[in-house]
Amino acid sequence: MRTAYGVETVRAAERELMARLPDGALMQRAAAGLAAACADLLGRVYGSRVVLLTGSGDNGGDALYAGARLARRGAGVTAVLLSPERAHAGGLAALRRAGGRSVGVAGAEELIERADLVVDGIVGIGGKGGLRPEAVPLAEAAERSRAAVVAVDLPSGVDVETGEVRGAALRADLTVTFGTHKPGLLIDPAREYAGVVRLVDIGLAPPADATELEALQHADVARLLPLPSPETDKYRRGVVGIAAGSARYPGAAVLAVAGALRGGAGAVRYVGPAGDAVIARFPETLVSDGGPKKAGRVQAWVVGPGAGDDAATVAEVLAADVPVLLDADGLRLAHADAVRGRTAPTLMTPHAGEAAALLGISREEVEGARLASVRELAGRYAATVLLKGSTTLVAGAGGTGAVRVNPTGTGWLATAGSGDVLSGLAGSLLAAGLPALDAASVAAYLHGLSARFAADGAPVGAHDVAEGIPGAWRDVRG
Ligand SMILES: NC(=O)C1=CN([C@@H]2O[C@H](COP(=O)(O)OP(=O)(O)OC[C@H]3O[C@@H](n4cnc5c(N)ncnc54)[C@H](OP(=O)(O)O)[C@@H]3O)[C@@H](O)[C@H]2O)[C@@H](O)CC1
Ligand SMILES: Nc1ncnc2c1ncn2[C@@H]1O[C@H](COP(=O)(O)OP(=O)(O)O)[C@@H](O)[C@H]1O
Repeated sequence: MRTAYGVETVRAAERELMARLPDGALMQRAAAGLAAACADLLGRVYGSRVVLLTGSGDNGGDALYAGARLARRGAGVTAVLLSPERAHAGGLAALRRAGGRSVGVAGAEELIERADLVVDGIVGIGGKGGLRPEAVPLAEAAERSRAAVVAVDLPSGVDVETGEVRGAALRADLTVTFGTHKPGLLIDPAREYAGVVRLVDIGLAPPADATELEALQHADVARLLPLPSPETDKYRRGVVGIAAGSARYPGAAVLAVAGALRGGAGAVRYVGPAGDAVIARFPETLVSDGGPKKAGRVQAWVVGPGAGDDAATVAEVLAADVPVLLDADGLRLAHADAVRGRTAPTLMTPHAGEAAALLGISREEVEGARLASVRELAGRYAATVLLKGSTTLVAGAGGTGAVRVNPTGTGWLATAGSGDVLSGLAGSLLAAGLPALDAASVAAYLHGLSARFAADGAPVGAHDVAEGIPGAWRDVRG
């Protein structure tokens, strides 16, 4: 499991470690890791032109000590000091001893444009607000420049705790972060500013119960996948009910069933007006004519994809005492009290637009503040919430615990109907007995992986994503 921690937790772990180490040792570990990453990126250090954008805190100190290491290997290193009188004294002295020089911001843009490497040490976890005005032209010059940009700990200007970006921020090709990931490095829009993230181990050990974000890895998903035991039967594996599709959108039903069939449940029941389309494509589906109550036993329901205005079906499903996944029209038609009053788990899977409608804010606000939005929804509805989009997040019911961030997402998923596939897949995992947080995060993981494999660099449709799911399972199981 990859984990990320908030600033207070990181600082507490840092204090604890520093108390056991000689003065400055931690910064030296950080600077050594940073210099090694810069050297890798440069290829040839000797003769290269390196510019350090240096703020007034320890983040600038890291940049200066790393610059000293590069200068000792023959790089021409210039530190641009944003607050010359408050620059890290030890770091600046080390840089000068190694043959580096320092300048103020006047003329810095030209230096940046001619550099091979720009190191962003303006602010790290101590940054407040976005970039200050004097740093904005430097960020713009770095973007214009052909230099590689390496951010120290995190790109300056992004909100380390939330991934929000308000105003200008440095855009990095590589972020070298110390001790642990931070939430902002894993959540868009900040994640995009970070580029590739490289974690340098400096010996920090934050407590597990303070985890802010978790990202499942292959091994975690492999442990959670529901596998059939030798004595299993289709009912023990779980039966998932799909109430989806309409005369207008029969395809949503077909795609949700497609996802469900690949999710590990023993059987898929379908209720709704698209039975003929479903059976034509997937003859193994158990199609029933009545509503959800008459469909026979199910261990989890999926309701909503392409369902139109059928509020009665949504209410009927919500009254069932089994896990329920609410998606698309189901989110719009569900009564908030009916969701909150449920005793069995509820999983809601909105995209940003649907989340915005539920929260009464704009889509842009949700996209700019994904972490706060997913926690808020999970709190308001007492439900597990999977917020879809460029960074898919899953918050457990109540919204207070660690939020799961999906690491396999890809822009190729942004294609009509792929959300329907996800809902069926997650519903199937619920029916197989996974807790809602695991069902949602495993589904998002397999869904993203499947899209990556199916796309392989070229566009795909939602049905390709569904068909790629078995390949994603096999890859995860190794
Ligand atoms: N934690 C760890 O494990 C380790 C941490 N290490 C490193 O230390 C970093 C944290 O250092 P830090 O605490 O000194 O804070 P930092 O990010 O340099 O910024 C604070 C300074 O910036 C200023 N400032 C504030 N906002 C600003 C803005 N928007 N724009 C411009 N300036 C702004 C503010 O001054 P102000 O002007 O507000 O008085 C203050 O002086 C961390 O990210 C990592 O790189 C490693 O060396 C070792 C292991
Ligand atoms: N930029 C993106 N990067 C990664 N995944 C994305 C992106 N945009 C959309 N997705 C994913 O694509 C799927 C789209 O779902 P949804 O919006 O419900 O579409 P539909 O209703 O057409 O099925 C979701 O799984 C979402 O997370």
